[in-house]
Amino acid sequence: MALNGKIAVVTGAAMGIGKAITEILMQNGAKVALLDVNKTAGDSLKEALDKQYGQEKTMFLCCNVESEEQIKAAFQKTAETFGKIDILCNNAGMLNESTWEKTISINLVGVIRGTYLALEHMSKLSGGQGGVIINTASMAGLGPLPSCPVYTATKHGVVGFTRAMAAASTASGYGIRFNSLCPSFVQTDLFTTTKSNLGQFSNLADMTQLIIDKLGMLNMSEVAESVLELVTDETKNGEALLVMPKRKQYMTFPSII
Ligand SMILES: NC(=O)c1ccc[n+]([C@@H]2O[C@H](COP(=O)([O-])OP(=O)(O)OC[C@H]3O[C@@H](n4cnc5c(N)ncnc54)[C@H](O)[C@@H]3O)[C@@H](O)[C@H]2O)c1
Ligand SMILES: CC/C=C\C[C@H](O)/C=C/C=C\C=C\C=C\[C@@H](O)[C@@H](O)C/C=C\CCC(=O)O
Repeated sequence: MALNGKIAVVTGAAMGIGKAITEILMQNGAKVALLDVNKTAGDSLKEALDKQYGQEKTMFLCCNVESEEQIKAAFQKTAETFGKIDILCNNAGMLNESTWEKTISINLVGVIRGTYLALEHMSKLSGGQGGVIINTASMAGLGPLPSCPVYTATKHGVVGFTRAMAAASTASGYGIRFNSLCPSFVQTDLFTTTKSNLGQFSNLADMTQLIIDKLGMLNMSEVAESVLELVTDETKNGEALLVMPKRKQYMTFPSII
């Protein structure tokens, strides 16, 4: 899928991995609707992108993925302004084992909500043109991080949901590809605040540091390049792409029937 003329929606677009996703999609010709709960960061990024690409290439919509009403309105505004939605990156996320219900609400429920609302605009069964949905999971969606079991659960849920939606899409004819992005550690605000967000598991901070020391840190461009691959390679559907420093791997899963 070449990206010239394509319309993308990125949640959690204002900072970190979402900002990197936004930038690589724009570098490759897409227009992007930036959705983020952080208005200050969103406005600031929009201003910077306007200078680099022109005002007509992006729109920033302040939006909380926990709100059905706000996501629905943001998708509607995007479709009205840009004419369609071809690409959705459900990227917004947080990590806080103390406020674990909120972590579930954003990381998993928010991904499900965004996916279902996007179907109304993207699915060929509802008059859409199809496209691709990339859900940001994590390496913690493929194996447990003992210091953050709820975060781990949300990311395992994102991987499972995405694989199931890929199969549903193929079986039903949505015309939409679904893939999970599973990065290891990336230097972002989420990563920086992790150690203060482990709650009852803060005693495992040192163990987590051992894992970080073992795996190393990804740079943002490696993550963004992997997203571009999942978006543009039309053979990719139902994939979970593990991205680690200096290597990446499409995961295989045991068939259980
Ligand atoms: N940083 C890592 O090590 C790492 C590794 C693997 C996966 N991830 C995942 O990548 C995604 C992005 O994380 P990041 O590291 O870039 O974090 P980040 O904190 O730098 O950026 C997250 C962005 O999402 C926004 N956001 C948070 N809650 C929101 C909500 N309810 N509605 C809308 N926007 C919201 C924030 O304002 C922020 O702009 C998350 O899903 C995270 O779990 C991060
Ligand atoms: C602390 C969480 C910070 C950021 C969360 C973000 O999503 C990044 C996750 C990055 C890596 C996750 C790694 C998960 C690894 C598991 O598969 C498991 O292998 C870790 C358990 C033990 C590893 C220790 C060892 O193998 O020696």
